[in-house]
Amino acid sequence: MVDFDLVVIGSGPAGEWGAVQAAMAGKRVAVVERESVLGGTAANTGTLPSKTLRETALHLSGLKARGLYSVETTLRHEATVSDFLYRERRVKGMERERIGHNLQKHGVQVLQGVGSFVDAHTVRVCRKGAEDLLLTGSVILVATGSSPYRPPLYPFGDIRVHDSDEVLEIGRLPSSLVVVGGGVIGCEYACMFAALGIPVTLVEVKPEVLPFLDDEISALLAQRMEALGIRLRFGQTVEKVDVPAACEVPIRLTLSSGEEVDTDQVLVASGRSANTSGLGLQDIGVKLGARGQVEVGPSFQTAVPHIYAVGDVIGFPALASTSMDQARIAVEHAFTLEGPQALATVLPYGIYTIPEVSMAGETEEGLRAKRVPYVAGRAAFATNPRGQIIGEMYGLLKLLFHRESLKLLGVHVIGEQASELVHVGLVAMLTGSTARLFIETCFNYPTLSEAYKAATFDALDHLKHGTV
Ligand SMILES: Cc1cc2nc3c(=O)[nH]c(=O)nc-3n(C[C@H](O)[C@H](O)[C@H](O)COP(=O)(O)OP(=O)(O)OC[C@H]3O[C@@H](n4cnc5c(N)ncnc54)[C@H](O)[C@@H]3O)c2cc1C
Ligand SMILES: NC(=O)c1ccc[n+]([C@@H]2O[C@H](COP(=O)([O-])OP(=O)(O)OC[C@H]3O[C@@H](n4cnc5c(N)ncnc54)[C@H](O)[C@@H]3O)[C@@H](O)[C@H]2O)c1
Repeated sequence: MVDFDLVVIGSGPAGEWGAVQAAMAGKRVAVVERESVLGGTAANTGTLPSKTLRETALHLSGLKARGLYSVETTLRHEATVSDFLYRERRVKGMERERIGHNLQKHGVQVLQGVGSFVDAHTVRVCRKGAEDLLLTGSVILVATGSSPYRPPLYPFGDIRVHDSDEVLEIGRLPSSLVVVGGGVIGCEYACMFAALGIPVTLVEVKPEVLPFLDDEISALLAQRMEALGIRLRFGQTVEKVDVPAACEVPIRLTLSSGEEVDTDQVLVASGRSANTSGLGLQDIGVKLGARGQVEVGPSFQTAVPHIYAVGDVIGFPALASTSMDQARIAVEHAFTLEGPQALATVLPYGIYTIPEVSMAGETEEGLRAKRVPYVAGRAAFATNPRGQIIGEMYGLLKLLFHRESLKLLGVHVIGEQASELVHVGLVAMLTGSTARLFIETCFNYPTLSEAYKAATFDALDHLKHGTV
């Protein structure tokens, strides 16, 4: 039996940040990780790999240069799987190393094995080829993340049928691809493969992509996805899947509309499930929700006060960014430290489709539903000098201000650097700033950030003319 102040189960962004935060406060900390590598979904199968593949796809396809220098606009060369995965493997490796160093530097003990609860203070670490270890913790942080949901309709054993983990192990690039699910994962991968020149069909049961976005931005994204060659099939599901034994014979999917789609490969991205099975949480009084996610209170405390849960295992918003912050807050609360005890009041979303999309704060639809008077201001990247230079012809920055106080209520960006640009607006919202901030700020020239000023003037113009 080994005693710790904090035992963390899981080494993804939530686990790493929780462990380091406690260690920095002088606590004795252990991290239990079932995989042979550190970093969870963010480092190994999700965030960083997919973002690296996006850059690779843009590079290999020459897409960024299209229309700029009247050069060849098709794929630079026939991309192979090893071209495609080369950089992804390197970035992944470097991130695992960074996490290992970070934990070591802070004196966190890392134990490889599957963690589960023996009782409310004891975690068993089941190790391959070694005896089980028992760890006790005054506080326990469950940061076990999530895994792709696998609908029973699909034969995942087949090498041509993937979930978002397996797609990173593809043996060859598909000659055509159907992506099932138009959530963030589905849209990001659909864009990546389409950028490589692969015919992609996206099947989504809802009538649009990413309904949490401002409607105008969601519609613009759908347009740009179609322009990339993606065939969008909204309001439909897959009803039948025929996977022939012979790899050269296409897979046939029958959609709810009756349409039959033949495809080389299929990527299923229709949601994720919390990694709670086998942890023994319910036996010690921790409550789980309908989809297996751990139920927590405002400081990420479960029904058992010294057990906290953070990150994907608690469900929405299930982002690497928010998972890290949740862990920080849980540790602050558990050890009554002096740092901030609540998440930021406005959280950003960065979606790495092609083009990139990002938002923070309210959407037009949200403001209308809440009957908040607002005025919108828009700046098209095509009219921004930096946008012209880099050939960004379709990007848009949209700002939503309160119509009376002119406080910034929402920022929406589609186009190059969207997930970076959003931070200007995010910080403005967190500091309660108004339109005045963007008028007074001197932005570098030429930059896309300057679009904040143009969008603000556009909003003021609408106010003057009584339009929205
Ligand atoms: C394709 C994809 C792209 C994404 N892109 C983004 C993005 O661009 N931006 C963003 O913010 N988020 C993104 N996400 C989401 C992000 O990856 C997750 O929100 C984040 O990884 C959650 O962190 P976590 O620490 O809660 O869980 P995870 O990263 O899943 O880590 C959990 C860890 O716990 C371990 N574990 C589980 N059970 C046990 C056990 N019993 N014992 C020991 N160890 C255990 C797992 O092996 C894993 O290492 C993406 C996700 C996917 C799938
Ligand atoms: N850039 C980012 O921040 C980023 C990137 C990727 C993933 N993530 C995180 O990963 C999580 C999971 O992503 P996801 O895309 O798998 O799940 P999701 O729940 O966001 O999206 C799944 C989509 O599949 C659709 N769907 C479900 N069943 C279907 C069916 N039978 N046929 C057709 N469509 C169907 C749903 O309507 C939904 O739009 C998200 O919560 C997200 O936060 C974040």
